[in-house]
Amino acid sequence: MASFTFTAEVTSNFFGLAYRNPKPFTTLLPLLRTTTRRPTYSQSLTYSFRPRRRFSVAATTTAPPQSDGSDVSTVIPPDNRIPATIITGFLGSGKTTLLNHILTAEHGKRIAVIENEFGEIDIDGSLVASKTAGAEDIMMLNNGCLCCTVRGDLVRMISELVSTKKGRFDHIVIETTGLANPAPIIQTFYAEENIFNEVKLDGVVTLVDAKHAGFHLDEVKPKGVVNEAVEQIAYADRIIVNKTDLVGEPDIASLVQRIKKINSLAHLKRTEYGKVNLDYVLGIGGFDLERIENAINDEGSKENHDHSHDHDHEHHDHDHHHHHHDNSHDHKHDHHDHHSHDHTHDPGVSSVSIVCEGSLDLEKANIWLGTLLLDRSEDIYRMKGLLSVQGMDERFVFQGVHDIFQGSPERLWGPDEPRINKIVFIGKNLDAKELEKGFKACLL
Ligand SMILES: Nc1nc2c(ncn2[C@@H]2O[C@H](COP(=O)(O)OP(=O)(O)OP(=O)(O)O)[C@@H](O)[C@H]2O)c(=O)[nH]1
Repeated sequence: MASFTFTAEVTSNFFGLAYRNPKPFTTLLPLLRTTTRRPTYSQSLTYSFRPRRRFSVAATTTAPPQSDGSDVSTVIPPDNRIPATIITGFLGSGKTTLLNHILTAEHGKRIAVIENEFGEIDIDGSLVASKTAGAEDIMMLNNGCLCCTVRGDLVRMISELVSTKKGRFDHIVIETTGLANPAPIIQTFYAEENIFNEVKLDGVVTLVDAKHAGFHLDEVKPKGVVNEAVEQIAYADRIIVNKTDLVGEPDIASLVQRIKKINSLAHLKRTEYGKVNLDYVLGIGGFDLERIENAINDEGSKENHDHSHDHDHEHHDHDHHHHHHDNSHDHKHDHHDHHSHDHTHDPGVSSVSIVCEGSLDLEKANIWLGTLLLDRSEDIYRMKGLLSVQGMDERFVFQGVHDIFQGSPERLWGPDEPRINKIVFIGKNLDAKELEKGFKACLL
């Protein structure tokens, strides 16, 4: 049968890649097979989560021996790599202002900065440097745009930082040019073995200019050309709607709605002059498998700000089986939207989440996710998920950026814990119904 051959090919491809490129807890076979569900590297590494009393009963009968008396164990090994944060955002949105705030705030962290500015390199560099007490190093990338021409330079700079200054800084912050698409920068952290082993991507922080973002989001690009403003929002773990002093509340509210439809996973804050608590932007674990559950459970429900009037906008939908945050399918908010009355401008980037109780057939789920990654990885910007797989005692967590996929069994399911699967996709031209149908076909 043709489909079977294709399936086998998909599976062996993933196996082959995973074998040739053995990165810690990275697997390109979307879900591990039951027979190999504990990867070898992790057999001696048992990482304890912070105790979660809710599930403490889980360990009594079926759990492997506990290493330290903590109540829950998982197979995700500890991660001592140096965290790196990407600060992105459109021209003039406040990236340098935020960076200065980070560098001058009291946080005890020693921060190495990599800057990539288009054009006004020296001006920006001295601006940061003059206000800097805490920055261990500022490196400039000045050969052009980070996303296309100087990825090699980024790799070299990070490698140099690590090889010459390791132990002298605690965090790397990369400020991108306003026109950069963050994807290639994110991918650098996975594509380069040397970097992957030493540095972990902590998060993508996207600054949004409250006054001008609407225009940038509306901008029509030639076919095939990305709208950077949309992309920067789509990849974000944290969104900072900055310059709120320059616009009125209704405009901010409609912008926030628009952003949430593009990216329902990111936390969002409104600021003036990038003034945020440092723990909002540093140490956020946006790509950590251990934090998947928080990220997907928070989804759509949080805006960390002081304006309480906006909290209920996304809560009208209590049917947790299926959300689709997509302009083109949702005209409820049109009357708020002062910027775009014409939805042909819709960039088609949206968030889709699937929430469903039950257990997955491993084979089917592998084929579904594997095929999705092969066919649609260009359109799927980010995804996060927590799955219940038949025959697997642990919850399976995963996250992905385009064709990069990391998945691992996490802690054990509790005996009375409902087996609820949840996946969130952020991407282009996502068909929520089709995705949900594909997913449900994998359930037993
Ligand atoms: N009114 C107002 N101005 C701000 C705010 N935040 C930043 N600015 C100003 O906006 C201008 C641009 O800020 P930057 O921090 O340089 O922005 P950027 O994103 O680094 O800009 P590029 O490097 O050109 O991409 C500066 O003059 C800032 O002082 C804010 O919240 N309100």
